[in-house]
Amino acid sequence: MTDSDTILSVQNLQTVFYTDRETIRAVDSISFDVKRGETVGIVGESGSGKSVTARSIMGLIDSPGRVRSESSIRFNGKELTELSDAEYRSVRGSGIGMVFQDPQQSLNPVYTVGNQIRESLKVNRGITGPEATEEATKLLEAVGIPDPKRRLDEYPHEFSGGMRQRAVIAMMLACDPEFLICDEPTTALDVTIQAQILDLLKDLQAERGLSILFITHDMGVIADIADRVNVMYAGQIVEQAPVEELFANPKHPYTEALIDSIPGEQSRKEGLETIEGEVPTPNEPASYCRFAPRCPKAFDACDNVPPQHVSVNDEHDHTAACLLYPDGESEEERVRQHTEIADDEHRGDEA
Ligand SMILES: Nc1ncnc2c1ncn2[C@@H]1O[C@H](COP(=O)(O)OP(=O)(O)OP(=O)(O)O)[C@@H](O)[C@H]1O
Ligand code: NI
Repeated sequence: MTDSDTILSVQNLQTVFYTDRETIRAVDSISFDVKRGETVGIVGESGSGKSVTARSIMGLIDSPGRVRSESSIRFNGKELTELSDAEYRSVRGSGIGMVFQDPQQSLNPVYTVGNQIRESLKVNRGITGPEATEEATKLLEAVGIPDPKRRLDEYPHEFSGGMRQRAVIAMMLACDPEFLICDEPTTALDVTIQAQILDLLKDLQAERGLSILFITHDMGVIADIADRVNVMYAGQIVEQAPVEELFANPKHPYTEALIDSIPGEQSRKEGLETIEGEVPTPNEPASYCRFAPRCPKAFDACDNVPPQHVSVNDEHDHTAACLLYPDGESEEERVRQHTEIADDEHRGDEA
C-alpha cells in the first residue's frame, strides 16, 4: 500500500469546544484513513462526535470550537489544518463534497433546483449558459431524478424528501469532487427511499471512483454501505475493522452491544440487547475507559487505565481499544501492555 492509495489521512484529531461552562473534548485524538475508491464508515450513538469529525475535516469548526494543533488531516497529501479560510473554501468547492441529514441545509428555498446546480457549476467549474443547463440536466439524470429537464425549473419544496436528497447529491457532483462526506444522509428518509439513496451512492462511487466517508448511528446502514468501519464512542474510536470482520468478530463490548441492538438481529449474548445509559460528555483527557460505566465486562483496571488500540486479528486490519485484549494474555499482562503504550504516547505529546 503506497501513500497515493490514501486519499484522506486523519491523525490524532482533537476538536475541543471551549464554552464558558466547560471544555468539551468532542473528538479526542482519533486516527483513521480512507483509501481511494472505498467507503469508510463512522458509527456510534448520538453525541459520540461523528458530526464534529466531519465538520473538522471540512474546516467548518467555529469558535468556541477549535481543532487543536496536534491534529493532522491530510487530503491528497496536503495538510488541511494549515489552510487559510480561502484555501479551505476552494477544497470544499472542488475536492470534498458534503451531504447532510437535512437537504434543506444545502438547498436554498428561493431558487429553483436548476439555478442552484447551474450556480455551483459556474462558481466551481466555470461552466455557464446552455452548457450549464445541459450539464445540470445530466447531473439530475445521473442521480435518478425522472424527467430532469422539467424538474430543473422546480423549487426544492416541490421535491419529495428522497428527491431533494438526490438533488443535493447532484449539486455536490457539480463540483466534481473526489471525496464525499455523508453525515446521516438517509436518516430522515423512510426505509425504501433510504435503500435507494444508498444504492445511488454505490453506483456513483463505482462510476466516478468516489471515496466516501459515511456517518451514521445505524449499524444496518453501515453493514450495507461501508468497506471499513470505525466505531466511535465519547469522542474516541474504540474499534476499527473491515465491515465483514467487524460483524463476524466484534471485539469491543460497545460494538457487540451496537450489533445486538439492530432490530431483528438475534441477540447473541444475554443482557446486551439494549445498552443502558448515555454517551458521556468528555471533559478531561481520558485516564480510564469511557465506556466502562456502561460495560457489562468492565473490571477494576477499566476505571484507571486508558485503553489503547491493539491488534485483534492475524491479518492486523482489526483493532480494538479495550483492556480485554490482546486475547490470550492474562489480565495483568494486558493491563501492563495498555499502560505501557499510553505512557509512550504521553511522552510523545510532551516531546
Ligand atoms: N458548537 C458546539 N458547541 C459546544 N459543544 C458542541 C458543539 N457541537 C458539538 N458539540 C458537542 O460535541 C459532542 C459531539 O457532538 P456530535 O454532533 O459530533 O455528535 P454526533 O455523534 O454527530 O451525534 P448525532 O448522532 O446526534 O448527530 C456533543 O457532546 C456535543 O454536545
Ligand atoms: Ni451528528
